[in-house]
Amino acid sequence: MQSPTIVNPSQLDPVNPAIEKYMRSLVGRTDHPVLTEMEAVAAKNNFPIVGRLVGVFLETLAKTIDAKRIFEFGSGYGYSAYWFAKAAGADGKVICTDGDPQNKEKAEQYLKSADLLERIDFRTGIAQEIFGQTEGLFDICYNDADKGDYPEIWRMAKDRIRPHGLYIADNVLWHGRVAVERYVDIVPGWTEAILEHNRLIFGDPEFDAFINPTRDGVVVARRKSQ
Ligand SMILES: C[S@@+](CC[C@H](N)C(=O)[O-])C[C@H]1O[C@@H](n2cnc3c(N)ncnc32)[C@H](O)[C@@H]1O
Repeated sequence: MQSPTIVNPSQLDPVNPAIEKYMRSLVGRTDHPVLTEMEAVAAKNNFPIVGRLVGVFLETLAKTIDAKRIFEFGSGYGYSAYWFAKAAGADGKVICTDGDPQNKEKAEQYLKSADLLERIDFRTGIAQEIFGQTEGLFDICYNDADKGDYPEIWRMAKDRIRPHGLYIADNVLWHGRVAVERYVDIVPGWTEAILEHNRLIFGDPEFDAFINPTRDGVVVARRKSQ
C-alpha cells in the first residue's frame, strides 16, 4: 500500500490568500495607530497574533452576546485583548494571562495608548493556574495558549461559561495539519492535542459549535441554556 504523502501545511490554508486580502480590504475603518504598531511588531518578530480579520470577528462575537467578563488564556502582548476590551465597553473586564512578564509590560503600554487599560486585568503566570484562582462564570473564555494545553483548557473552561456564553479558540485547523494523515508539527504532540480538543468540543451535548476557517481556524462554541 502506498503511504500518504506529507502535505506542506501552507498548501492547506483554508482561505485563499486573495480572498483574505479582499476581506482585509473591507475592514480598513478599524485602523488605529496602536493596532498598526502591534501588527508591525508581530510581522517583524514573527509573533503569532490573531490578526485583523480574526480581531474583528472576536469583537463582533463579544458585542453580539454583550460580553462584559472575558478570560483570555495566552494574551501575548495584548492584541486579541484590544478587540475584546473594545467590545466589553467601559464597564467590562478582560482578564489577560501570559507566562512572559515582558508581554504584560508591552500589553499595558499598548492598551494604555488605546485608552483601554482600565478594562484590562493582566496577570503573569500559567493561565490554567490563574483561571483556577478566579471565581464565577465568564461570558467568554478565549483560548490561544500553547496548543498542547488545549484539551486541558477546554475541560476547565467549559463549566465556567455562562449559558449562551462562548468558548473561542484560535488555530484549531493548525494550518491544515488536522486534515491530513502525515504532517510535520512545530512541537510534537500539538496536532494530536488540537484534534482531541476539537473532538471534545463537537462531541459535547452542552455546546453548539462551528469553525470559522479564517486565517488558521477559530472555533466558537456556544453554551446551551441549562
Ligand atoms: C499565540 S500567542 C497569543 C496571541 C494573542 N492571543 C493575540 O492574538 O494577540 C500565545 C501566548 O500565550 C502564552 N502562553 C502559552 N501557553 C500559556 C499558558 N499555558 N499560560 C500562560 N501563557 C501561555 C505565550 O507566552 C504567548 O505569548
